[in-house]
Parts: sequence; structure tokens; C-alpha cells
Amino acid sequence: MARRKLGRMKVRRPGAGVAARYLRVFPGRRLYYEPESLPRITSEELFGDGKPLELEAGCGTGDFLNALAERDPGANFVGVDLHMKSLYRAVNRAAERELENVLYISADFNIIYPLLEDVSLRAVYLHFPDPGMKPRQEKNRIFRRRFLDELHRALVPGGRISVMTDHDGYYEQMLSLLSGDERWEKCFGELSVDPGVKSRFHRLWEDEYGRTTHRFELVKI
Ligand SMILES: C[S@@+](CC[C@H](N)C(=O)[O-])C[C@H]1O[C@@H](n2cnc3c(N)ncnc32)[C@H](O)[C@@H]1O
Repeated sequence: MARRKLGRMKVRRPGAGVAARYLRVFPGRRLYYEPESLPRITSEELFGDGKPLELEAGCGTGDFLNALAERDPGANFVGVDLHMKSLYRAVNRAAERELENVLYISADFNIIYPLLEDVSLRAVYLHFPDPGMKPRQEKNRIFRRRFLDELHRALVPGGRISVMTDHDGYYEQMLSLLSGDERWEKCFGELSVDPGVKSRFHRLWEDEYGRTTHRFELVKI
């Protein structure tokens, strides 16, 4: 099945109050040229408290992140994605559940790094990232050397990156980037966090199309 077919879905635009509460938009030009004009991705700046912070890169419709937030009110959760319709769905569902500890940001994760503070994130999730439809789009992948360097800087000691992908080629590239990188404890197999809810793409690839999910965690040493 063509991957792009998965993008079709009907979503209602959130009302102004819901958007103001749950959605932030960080335009690309501003993020790239004037990141200091945007809020930093910390619990203090985004939620006004000092709770541990977890982040999902390419959160899509937020099914996984909203479930994490509902399960753990003692922490804050931020989802970042480029696709506004997916974010609308994530935001609408956060509002329906009256979650107080989740926020969604419309932004390109590949240029968001200046907003991440050192030693500030407890966990990062990268689940079913886009592999790119064409070879020339592979350069837009999120999992690359800079991703590992910046997240190693931003995670607390013992902090985790959780990765899942159904894409064999992307998985091979991840393993090759990780070979010889001794900054992480690498754990393959079941993930340590399972909110009991699969993300939209996890359901699609695993349950509907029977694809195998590669999964691993990197724990910052
Ligand atoms: C295959 S979907 C997976 C979504 C979700 N993690 C899930 O498992 O259902 C990949 C998501 O990554 C987002 N994405 C791709 N490149 C991105 C980037 N550079 N910055 C932020 N989001 C990105 C896409 O918009 C899409 O929602």
C-alpha cells in the first residue's frame, strides 16, 4: 500500500479556546532565524511548573501522547508535528479528556533543537517516523547524527529515547548511525513504557497490515 494514502482523514478544526490552550505554532522561518523569540521547550516555559518533561517527535494524531499524559499527571508531555490536521485531532482529543499536562507544537522537529535546554527532558519518543517516499527525501529523516547529539545533550542522565519503525531501510540506517556510539545503553525488544494504547500508525502497520515493528530504547549513560 502506498504510504501517502494513510494521510487522508476528516478532522474538525479546534475552537479558539481549545487551540489557545493546547496548540502552539512555531513558524519555520522564525524557528530557523530567531529561535530566541520563541518559548523554550521546558516545563517552566510551556506549563508554568517544574514537572518532568517528555516529548514526542512526529506525534501525529497524538493517540500515544494523550494516553501517556492521562496515565501520568505528575509529568508534562509535548508533541511536535508538521501536519496541522493531525495536530487538530490530537488537540481535540486532549480537550475532550480535559488533560492539563499536554501541549502540541506545530514545528519542524529538525530545526527545533535551539529550543531544547540541556538536561531537561526525561524521555523522547520517535514512533513510526516518516522514512521519506523517495531517496532524495531521506535527508529529511528525523533520526540522524544531529538528532542523537542534540538529544543526548537535552536528556537527563538515565533519560530515554524510544524508537519504533516498520521500515527496514530506515531501521538499518538507525543501527548504522548507532554502531560505535557508546553514549547510550541500547535496549532492543519491548519498550519500558506502554500506556496500553497504540498510535495511529502503530495500529495501521501492525494490526491492519501485519508488518513487523522494529523497536529499541536508548538510555543516556
Ligand atoms: C508516519 S507518521 C507517525 C505519527 C505517529 N508517531 C504515529 O505513530 O501514529 C509520521 C509523522 O511525522 C511527522 N513529521 C515528519 N517529518 C517531521 C518533522 N521534520 N518535524 C515534525 N514532524 C514531522 C508527519 O507529519 C507525521 O505526522
